[in-house]
Amino acid sequence: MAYNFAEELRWRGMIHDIMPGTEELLEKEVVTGYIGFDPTADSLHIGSMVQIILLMHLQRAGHRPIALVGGATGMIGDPSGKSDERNLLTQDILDKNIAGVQSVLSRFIDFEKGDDATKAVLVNNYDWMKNFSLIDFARDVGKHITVNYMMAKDSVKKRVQGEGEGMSFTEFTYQLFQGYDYVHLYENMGCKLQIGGSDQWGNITTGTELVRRKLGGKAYALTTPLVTKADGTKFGKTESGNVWLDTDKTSVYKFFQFWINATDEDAINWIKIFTFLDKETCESLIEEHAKDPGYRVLQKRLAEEVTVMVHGREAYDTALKASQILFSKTVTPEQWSEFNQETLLDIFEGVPQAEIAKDALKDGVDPVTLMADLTSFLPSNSEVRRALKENSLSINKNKINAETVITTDNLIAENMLLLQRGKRNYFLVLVK
Ligand SMILES: N[C@@H](Cc1ccc(O)cc1)C(=O)O
Repeated sequence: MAYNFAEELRWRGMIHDIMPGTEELLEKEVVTGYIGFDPTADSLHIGSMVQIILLMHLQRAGHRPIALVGGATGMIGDPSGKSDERNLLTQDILDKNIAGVQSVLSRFIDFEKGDDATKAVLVNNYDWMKNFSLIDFARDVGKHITVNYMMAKDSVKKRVQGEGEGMSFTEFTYQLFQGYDYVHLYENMGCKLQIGGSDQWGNITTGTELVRRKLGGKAYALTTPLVTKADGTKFGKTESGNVWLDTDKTSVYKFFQFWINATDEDAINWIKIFTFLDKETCESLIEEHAKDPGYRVLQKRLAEEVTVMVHGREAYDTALKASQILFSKTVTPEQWSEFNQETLLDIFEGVPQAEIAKDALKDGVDPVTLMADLTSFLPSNSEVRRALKENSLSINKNKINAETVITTDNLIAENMLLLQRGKRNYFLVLVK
């Protein structure tokens, strides 16, 4: 075995609950283990990254990972950790989501490579649920579990005793669907371990219970703690919403920013959870960080490791350079040419903007016209002149003077100009 899976997860702080015997099993044999992902959105966000990383650890440790996409369970809706009944997703949306989730998973886990014993497998529970008749399901699955047992689960108890709207029969049955998946994978693929976030313990143990009662078998469970932030706010969210693993939803720059902005406390935990750096490396980084927190060595390494893993080295390099632009005194045209419009809009998010016509630059304009007439960067012509005298105006991070003529040759990312007064006062001109 390449390394001890449970031991590895333990020092990384990634075990919340583990069923007795699981560790021994992992030491004894090559274990097939699975994690399920419901297609509730057309991509996965960084909240799901822990589970993806677990599948990767499982494989690196010499075991066989199964990634399950919940084509069937996605049609039902998991009540775990939810205080309210959710709307059903339409088939169109589900199809789109399933494709999105599968494509994200395939970016991290190679379902083609490896010897048969440890080759990763991608399955969709719709394949074995679609022809299950209601009568068969009631007889073959429902009969093995009492309603009393199902009611005792947190996900159900809260909704039945709570003040809310109660719970539909649909969501109540969810644990049987997930439980049956485990039975199916146990029987057909020799799967003996299910992993999930801590909110999945109830569903997973319904599965191990079904395996026991229906097949007389022994199946195991392991859950991970929910990733938290030291300040109590929800992990994985920024003001602009979820941090997704797809660039069309969250740009590489914003993704990088999320990690680089981690607090010291969070970075200490996250470096162990979200990177594959070994124990010694993590510990020495934490030590180095403690000596000079201002240098943010932990955040820098965390952002590098995670961004490279998710988006590749090249995209990371660009994001890093982009994040340095705000702090650089001058930026050459060659340097600007590395960034596209999207990245520049990300870097300068929140900076006031104006649109001007390309024609206006055809014969060149002087700073006063550009900054006070064509745009409202500065309030008046005299203000522009005063700023010019102070030598505090720049365009694209290069100082200008009263004689400067601005033409279309000055455009960066094809249609932008970055106006600046002093250090921090920016204005973005979009030339159409
Ligand atoms: N219920 C899990 C997803 C899942 C679906 C089917 C399974 O068999 C296992 C897990 C979740 O919401 O995260």
